[in-house]
Amino acid sequence: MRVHRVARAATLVEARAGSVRDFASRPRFLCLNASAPRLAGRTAGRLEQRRCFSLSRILRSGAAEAVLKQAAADPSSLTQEAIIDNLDDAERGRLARIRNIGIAAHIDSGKTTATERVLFYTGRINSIHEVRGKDAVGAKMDSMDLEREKGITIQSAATFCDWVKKENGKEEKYHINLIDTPGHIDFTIEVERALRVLDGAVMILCAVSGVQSQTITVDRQMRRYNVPRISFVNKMDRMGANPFKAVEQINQKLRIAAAAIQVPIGSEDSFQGVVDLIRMKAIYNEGAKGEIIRETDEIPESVQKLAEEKRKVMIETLADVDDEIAEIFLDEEIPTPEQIKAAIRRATIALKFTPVLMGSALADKSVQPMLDAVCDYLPNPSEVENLALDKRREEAQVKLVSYNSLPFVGLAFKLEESNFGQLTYIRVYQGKLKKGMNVFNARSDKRVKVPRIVRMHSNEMEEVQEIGAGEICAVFGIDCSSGDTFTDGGLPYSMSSMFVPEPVISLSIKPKSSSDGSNFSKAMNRFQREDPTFRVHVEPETQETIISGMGELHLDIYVERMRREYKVEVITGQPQVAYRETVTERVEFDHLLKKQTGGAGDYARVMGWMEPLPMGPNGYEQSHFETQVTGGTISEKFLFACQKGFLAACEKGPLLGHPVLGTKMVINDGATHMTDSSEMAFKIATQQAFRKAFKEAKGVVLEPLMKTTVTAPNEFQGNIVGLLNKRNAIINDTEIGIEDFTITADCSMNAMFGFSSQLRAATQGKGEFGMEFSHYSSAPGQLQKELIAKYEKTQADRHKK
Ligand SMILES: Nc1nc2c(ncn2[C@@H]2O[C@H](COP(=O)(O)OP(=O)(O)OP(=O)(O)O)[C@@H](O)[C@H]2O)c(=O)[nH]1
Repeated sequence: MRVHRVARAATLVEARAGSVRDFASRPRFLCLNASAPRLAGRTAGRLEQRRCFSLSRILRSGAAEAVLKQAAADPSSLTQEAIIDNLDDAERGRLARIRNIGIAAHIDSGKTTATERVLFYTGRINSIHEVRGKDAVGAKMDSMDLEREKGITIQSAATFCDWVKKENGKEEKYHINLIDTPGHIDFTIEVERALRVLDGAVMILCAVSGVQSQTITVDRQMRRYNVPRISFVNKMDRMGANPFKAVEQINQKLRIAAAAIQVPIGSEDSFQGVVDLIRMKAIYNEGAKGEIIRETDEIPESVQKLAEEKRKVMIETLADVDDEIAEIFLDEEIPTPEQIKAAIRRATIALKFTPVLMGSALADKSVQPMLDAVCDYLPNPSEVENLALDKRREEAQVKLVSYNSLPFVGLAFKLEESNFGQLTYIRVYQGKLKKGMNVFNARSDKRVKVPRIVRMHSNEMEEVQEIGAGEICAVFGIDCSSGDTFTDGGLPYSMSSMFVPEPVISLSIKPKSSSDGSNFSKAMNRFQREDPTFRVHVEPETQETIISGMGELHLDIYVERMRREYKVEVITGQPQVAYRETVTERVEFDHLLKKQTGGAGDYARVMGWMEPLPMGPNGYEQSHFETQVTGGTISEKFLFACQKGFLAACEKGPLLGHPVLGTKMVINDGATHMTDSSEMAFKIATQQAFRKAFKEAKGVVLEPLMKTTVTAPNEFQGNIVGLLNKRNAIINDTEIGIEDFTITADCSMNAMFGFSSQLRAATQGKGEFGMEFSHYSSAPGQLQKELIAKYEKTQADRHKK
């Protein structure tokens, strides 16, 4: 009977694959039925009724794995919704209790301090150590010496814990994979890659400062990857703490509906706990480290009115984003706690709302309710849409389903060098990853064996035999790049990688002593592999090593790590802006390279045109080479050499020697000599044609423009506007709050050197700013002239020597 069912299931899947392709455009309706074409004319409602009927029987019959494997061969035959609807109870239960979350926020908001509490309350660590604490141990997640010394997070750190949520006398255990990310913009790639693979996030805000410049950046990143978030207003013990200001700012500045789901009991020094507005219960922390939670129905009189008022606001805000609550609200009824919780969950996962909780990590208050909220309101892996591209189907998008029985698909999102070799962090999107298993790298098509799998706990690791779908782990002994997709070899899937911003600043670097050369190269190789925003190249003429990155702090940290971890002292040059070059007009070219004076000569003629490429979604695209030669005037081999010449020319633009972006070169004709033509001749001819055409096509210097956000108390607004005007910044927006204001502007990177010290001076140290690469734009004419003149002079001096 069972064999029969499996066979039937397989036929059904095949039938659908063959004849129901037109149904693929309606992925919500699953139709595992050979008579599907007949059904095409029926109404959606009737299809919905039939939906999954055969599948659910098959899945429950124990033939699920066979069906799912078949389905995996043809993903259009099963939809994510259908598989999830039909998961067996054990699998559904497992997924429902997994949370992959990140903690992201502005610098110094308390991410690491809060994570330390989370680890302590979940039993992962036995004692709490503070960031820059007196015991000199440092927080668990800041494992690097440099992090502990500076009190900042530089690398994101992954850990996991189990949280037992208690509600109405019932206990439920959740498995949480957690990534603590750095706050500083220079390490933004760490946030970027964490958010790429996480299902939800906790956005921490400071109760005094509210939404800060980096909160805005983190918000943008969360939107980029559609990451739902809960918000936690930390530092409620600080003087001037005002969680409602933070709530208002989330609504106004981040433009996402937000409402407090708690109100504080007491404030500043006398902050004691919170009132849960959903269940109307007061929550206090007791015990030496706040480990005991005491809940009571007795809400202190002093906060009773506030709690009622804010509960109303919470319901009203929810009514704006959730239809069910809207209906209850319009009927002038009061939703039950269960209805409110369900609505918060729906709206949060739909990215329409963020519930705001509050507490003080340092004072050990109200962190546990935040953990409950992670379980209650952030999605489990099966509630998040994760897509891959199917190479068989012209890169059509397919949904991945966190089901253990499906073939394995995972994404390597972070690489780290460890004492035991390269450690690759992998998010398993579907299927299981097992020790000893062979996996395929979708980019390189190479097969590798997985020798060791570990779960990371900051810098410690715990060996495991296998990792289930929807989880995060790290593996040893896999050679790959950040962003590579791995599969079990059966599925030609690849996942889109994360957004890697262009470096904006560079400096020359060399070891002080030549005997350190080998360690210097080792360090450079490692840093480059680990961090896609850190780039290294050698200037061919000067043989200088140039490093580029996201900001001065970013490069400083690598210089410091070189000294500490590789014992290499280095000499660095002045930081330089990472300029780019491009053309602005279309020009045609006809270039002949001819040297035929005795002996073997050189001959190559290339003809075609050069033109600006249209702008892409992120601005200037990478330059592009095309051949449209007909009639074989230039052979394939020589055209390949032309392409090489083009790429070499793009690496080193004619104006400043910086890379060329947004330029297309087309070769459509030319000529070859029987004996004197060579690959080298065509390569050089293309380079020469490129340089000539580039000037005629009105080549320009591009400079990086930075999205800059400055926040300071209102009294300094005039000073800041003055400072920004002096730097020719384009002010896009000014928001004036009760106490402070935020200006968003586009500034050139060049004009922003030294801005931090001037800002400090102009605001008595109270102003702060964040800067993020926005796009490249033509540099002002005068600056271009100066830069080109300087470059030409150094080139001329070099030739004289
Ligand atoms: N008063 C008060 N101080 C806090 C609280 N939480 C954290 N801090 C302090 O704020 C400072 C920054 O805390 P961290 O936990 O390092 O902040 P972070 O957000 O991880 O910092 P980065 O990763 O460097 O961006 C430390 O000195 C903490 O002791 C809190 O609830 N109340």
